[in-house]
Amino acid sequence: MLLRMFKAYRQDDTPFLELKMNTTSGESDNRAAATATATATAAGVELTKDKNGIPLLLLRNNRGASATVSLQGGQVLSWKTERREELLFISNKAIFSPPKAVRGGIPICFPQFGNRGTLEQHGFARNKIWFIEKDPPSLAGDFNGKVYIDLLLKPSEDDMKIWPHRFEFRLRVSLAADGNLTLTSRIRNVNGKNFSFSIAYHTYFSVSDISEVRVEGLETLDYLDNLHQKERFTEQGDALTFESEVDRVYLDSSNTVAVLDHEKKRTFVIRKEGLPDVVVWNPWERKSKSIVDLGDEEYKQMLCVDGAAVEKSITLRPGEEWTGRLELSVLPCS
Ligand SMILES: O=P(O)(O)OC[C@H]1O[C@@H](O)[C@H](O)[C@@H](O)[C@@H]1O
Repeated sequence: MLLRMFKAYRQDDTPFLELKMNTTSGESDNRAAATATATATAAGVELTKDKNGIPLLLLRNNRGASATVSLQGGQVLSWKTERREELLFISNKAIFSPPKAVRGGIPICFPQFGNRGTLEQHGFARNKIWFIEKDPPSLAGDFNGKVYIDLLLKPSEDDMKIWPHRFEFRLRVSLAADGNLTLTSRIRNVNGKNFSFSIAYHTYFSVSDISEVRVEGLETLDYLDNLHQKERFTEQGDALTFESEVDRVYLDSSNTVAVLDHEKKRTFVIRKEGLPDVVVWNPWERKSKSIVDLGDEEYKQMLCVDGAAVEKSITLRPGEEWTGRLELSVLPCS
């Protein structure tokens, strides 16, 4: 059994979180169940555990908005407004059993999206234990007044057997004073040779009723339709609405996309950088019935709209780093 120590720091460099982590089968096995105890916590970040003992980090701003991030998969599991309203969908049938990703929240698809490659569906990152990074390299951007946590994923020796590329994947999850949630990813090639990857923030938005929802910002774009052998089509001029299964990758979208929910009178605004594509997924009735960790009727309450880089994979030369950012906000609408 290994004992690992992690410390996280506030912006003024004072430590706020100290974590002792026992991994039951060693650092080389990212599938290890992990347990952690916080010896100190700071304003804004609390450490809890899920029922499998996996550490969960709770970010809370001073108005009471919050987000929960699991070290399992680096997955955001919850994002709540200051009125404690949950903005992300989590299935009532979600299975909290590592290494499987939880159905809902924001799983990260890396280094592969879907079945577009030889790896497991959506790549392995969402099935790994991530670590809190003690002292991450400085990150450009304004993090003043934001509560944030830095996670790190590196490949284990087992991962190297299926994807032989050494990388460092840094994820900063930050919650701003206005409640906006930002995920910033930095992926560095620490290999001796080039590698290429795809990535998607597989964001499950909680919606009132899928039939009442529309997506704006994808009009006239080309998309690859996963329901038609990834064939390329062109979206018509209208906002996207839903009346059957949708599984598409919209290409080269603008950096802002909106999900309007009339019944809930709210609009999600997705701002993205470094992520040219947008995946839109709703399994609808028939497919939902074949997904064990999704209720038969739950497709009505969810919509995945992902900032992604899928069609053109990203290639990094040795020593190079890529940065991608997704910022989510929610606005009232009439
Ligand atoms: O069940 P998973 O592996 O989480 O994938 C869910 C869906 O994710 C979507 O992004 C894919 O386009 C779908 O094809 C897939 O079914």
